Amino acid sequence: MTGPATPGVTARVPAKVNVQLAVGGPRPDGFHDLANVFLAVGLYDEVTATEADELRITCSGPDAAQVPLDRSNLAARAALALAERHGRSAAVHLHIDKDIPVAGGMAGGSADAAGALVACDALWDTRASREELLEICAELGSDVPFSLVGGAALGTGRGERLTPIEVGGTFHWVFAAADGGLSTPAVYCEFDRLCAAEGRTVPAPEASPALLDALRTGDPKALADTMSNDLQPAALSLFPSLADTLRTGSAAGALASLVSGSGPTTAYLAPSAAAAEDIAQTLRTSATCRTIRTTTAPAPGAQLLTAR
Ligand SMILES: C[C@](O)(CO)[C@H](O)COP(=O)(O)OP(=O)(O)OC[C@H]1O[C@@H](n2ccc(N)nc2=O)[C@H](O)[C@@H]1O
Ligand SMILES: Nc1ncnc2c1ncn2[C@@H]1O[C@H](COP(=O)(O)OP(=O)(O)OP(=O)(O)O)[C@@H](O)[C@H]1O
Repeated sequence: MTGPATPGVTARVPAKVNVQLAVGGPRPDGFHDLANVFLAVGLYDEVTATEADELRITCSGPDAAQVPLDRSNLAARAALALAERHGRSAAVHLHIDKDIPVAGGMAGGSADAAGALVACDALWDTRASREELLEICAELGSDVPFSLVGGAALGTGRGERLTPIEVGGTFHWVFAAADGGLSTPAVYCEFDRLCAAEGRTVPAPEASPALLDALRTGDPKALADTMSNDLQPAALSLFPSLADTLRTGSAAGALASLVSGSGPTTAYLAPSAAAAEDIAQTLRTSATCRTIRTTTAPAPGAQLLTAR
């Protein structure tokens, strides 16, 4: 006889934009040291964990066809890592309701990993400490710890060592998902190639004090004046049409336009919610983008929507 179906547990996790991404030279382990100023934005994936006979992943949403449903999925890897540490089976059905563009430089896979951890921890009652969850996150990927904590934070090391940053206001953003994706390692490789080709010595990455001040005071103009992304030239070199999209957003009133992380999503900081809608409308009619979204930041990190 089977008992009543156990209700699932859902976690909601935000996307991110990097308002500063300062990249150092390549490390012996293949990563790059960063001064990575993360800002969580209000586009979310939801991960629902339900008891099952075996580990199973399903996905819905506009980009679902591009998401792997095997054990390479970051959400599956997160569930396996938590189960292994607690000596239990990872038999769980994880459903990902995906709103964050796939391979867009907005940490969508990382969000799903953080969401799966929080949801499985609640479903299995493993009661992992925050420190343990952060440790598993860092093992899964450089962006995953930030997906767990959200808000704003400076990531050092390969981006996994986080210091929270205070944010003194709400920022209005437009995001344009490009038609296609970029591989994160390929963009870092192109960064190295461009630095070598230009004979540039890459300085140790450092967070900009003026940018941190702009976040603290919540001043969009000051943030626009100080934002930077060292991966942008590499992303533009691999995806040249992004330059036109960036120009269109700037001409439509964005205070600043930049590639989000490793791209190819582009991000536009707007002076107000109304200006964000205007920029979005212009991008919709004049640029070749897959989808255009407006939202605000900062957003909270991984959160349970349904308690058991
Ligand atoms: C571009 C960013 O999204 C900015 O936040 C991140 O740096 C990328 O973070 P992520 O997607 O979580 O990346 P990981 O899964 O940790 O690493 C994927 C690959 O990206 C490159 N990588 C990543 C992070 C880093 N600090 N240096 C790197 O060179 C490496 O080739 C690595 O093998
Ligand atoms: N849960 C997942 N969601 C999306 N992609 C996943 C997931 N798990 C694994 N992947 C794989 O990871 C690749 C990168 O996807 P993702 O959406 O995380 O990129 P991204 O947002 O550019 O990452 P980041 O900004 O952290 O560098 C995809 O092409 C896909 O093959």
